[in-house]
Amino acid sequence: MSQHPKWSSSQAVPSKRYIACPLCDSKVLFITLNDHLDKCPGRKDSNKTTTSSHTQESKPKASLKSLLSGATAHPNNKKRKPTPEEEVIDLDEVPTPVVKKPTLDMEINNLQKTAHLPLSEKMRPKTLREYVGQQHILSQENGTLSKYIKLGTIPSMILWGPPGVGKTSLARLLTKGASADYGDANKYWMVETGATKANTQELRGVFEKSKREFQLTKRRTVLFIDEIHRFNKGQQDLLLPHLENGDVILIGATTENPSFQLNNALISRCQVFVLEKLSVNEMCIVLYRAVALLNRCRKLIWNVPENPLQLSRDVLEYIVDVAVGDTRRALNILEMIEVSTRGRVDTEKELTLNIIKDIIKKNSSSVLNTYYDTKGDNHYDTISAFHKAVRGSDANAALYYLGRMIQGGEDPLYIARRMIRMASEDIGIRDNSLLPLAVAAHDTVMKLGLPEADMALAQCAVALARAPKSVEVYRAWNKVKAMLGENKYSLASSEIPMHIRNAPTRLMEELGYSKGYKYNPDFVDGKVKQEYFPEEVLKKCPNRNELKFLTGKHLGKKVDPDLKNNANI
Ligand SMILES: Nc1ncnc2c1ncn2[C@@H]1O[C@H](COP(=O)(O)OP(=O)(O)OP(=O)(O)O)[C@@H](O)[C@H]1O
Ligand SMILES: [Zn+2]
Repeated sequence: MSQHPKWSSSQAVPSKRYIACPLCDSKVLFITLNDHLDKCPGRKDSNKTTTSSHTQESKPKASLKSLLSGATAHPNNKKRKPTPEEEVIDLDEVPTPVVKKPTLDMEINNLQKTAHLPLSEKMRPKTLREYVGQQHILSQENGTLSKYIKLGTIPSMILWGPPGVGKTSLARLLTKGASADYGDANKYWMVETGATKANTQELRGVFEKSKREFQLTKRRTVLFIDEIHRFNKGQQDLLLPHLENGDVILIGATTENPSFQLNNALISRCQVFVLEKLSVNEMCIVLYRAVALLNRCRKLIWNVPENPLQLSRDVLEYIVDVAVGDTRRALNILEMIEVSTRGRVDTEKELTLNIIKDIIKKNSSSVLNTYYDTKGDNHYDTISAFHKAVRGSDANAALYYLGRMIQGGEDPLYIARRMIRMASEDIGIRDNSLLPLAVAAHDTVMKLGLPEADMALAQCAVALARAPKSVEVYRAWNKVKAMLGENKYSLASSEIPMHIRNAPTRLMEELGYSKGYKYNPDFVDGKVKQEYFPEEVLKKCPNRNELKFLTGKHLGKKVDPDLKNNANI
């Protein structure tokens, strides 16, 4: 996880640009335009076109967007009231600040200032243009997020994606982008924290501060919470009222499926955006840029100008491979390669794939570990695949997934607990010995731990996979629960029949408890005619079969057409 300073506001770069005030035409520093407008001499005789929004409570100052579009984009429209469409800013027509080309001194200075940071920090995208990938939410045509940015607003949201896809970076860019790039400078400011750090007191502090901030500067607070899935219920509840009344805008980052980890009330107040792993190509783009930066450093501050880093596409793809989709990890590997080759004097300039493989092998055994995130989705996906392999009686696949989980550092007790569940859910009464076997495997893990207990897990997994399957009880049980849940035929509320109630006291006996009960063991083969369901249920239930939860069938009746096609294989 990225390291964030405890409470740091993301620094929106103030634009040093001057623009002409749309009311009085005097030159005003872009970022002070709002303040100027409050005092602007042109305000009294201003036409309604540009200052109509002054009167709105929610926008006490002229909307910079409508001002800009009125003043610069539609010079001919000055006399008439702009249509609502015109008030929405057109990105292409916003004058972008003229960025002066940095001088060499400035560049050296900048490189030195950030020299202590890890490469991944140095490479953190500073504008949305530098942000790679996630076109499904960021594309100009139909990306939902880019639409918000164009409107200059940020909804409360959850960013869900694997580590290192750029959740933190995106949150910062959104805050910056929605305020600085396209209109009102400093419309938002961001407070960053992590779920493990933010206790109740600190959160309260943020809410207080955000209120004050809004009163004083009209800036809205974006509260970024990393690893929001670690928030407990109390913390989550604390957020709700403040999201509702707009005190703060929440951007939560999570590597885990929010629907499992966050409560519904919170999710329903947020938009959930899924960030996808960067493609190989996208990762290579990030790496190319990083190589370029490293070479500038070699040339300008590390004094190895004659030795630029040269990596072929093959090498970059290899790095991407090893980093399995985590951009930060890829950049760390690249940094390690850079460090270990900086002083290299060699006739061969280009680092071949074999050299790179060697460097990675020597420098870090950990980067070569299988990619398995015991906290993230991977964990759910793999255990689910494992369960399905067992259910499908594919013992080999079951072993494979088991191995992958254990090698990836999954908690063996978690696996054992899941196998106990499988024993009753999937094998059920078809082989009652598997439930105790699974419990025994769990016990073994408790007693021996890993690695010694791994065989017990493997043995149990194979036994479960090979066992005959039955879901008769599983289905029946679900049906009972569902019918009780609906109180169908008064199943949940009906009176328990008197004859099968217990009568521990004389009074109860006199009241009729247990009256007429036939004690089965007194009868031949224990057989008697006796009703066990409540009377009310029997009256309401039109068909006695409805109460036959158990079908007597272990499995379903469907035939997989693919089976026939594959019969000869
Ligand atoms: N889409 C991207 N475009 C460019 N660089 C990226 C992108 N995603 C990640 N990076 C690089 O990876 C680094 C880590 O990204 P970031 O911290 O935003 O990821 P994250 O999803 O928040 O990860 P984590 O959950 O591990 O904190 C960034 O500093 C940046 O250098
Ligand atoms: Zn003015």
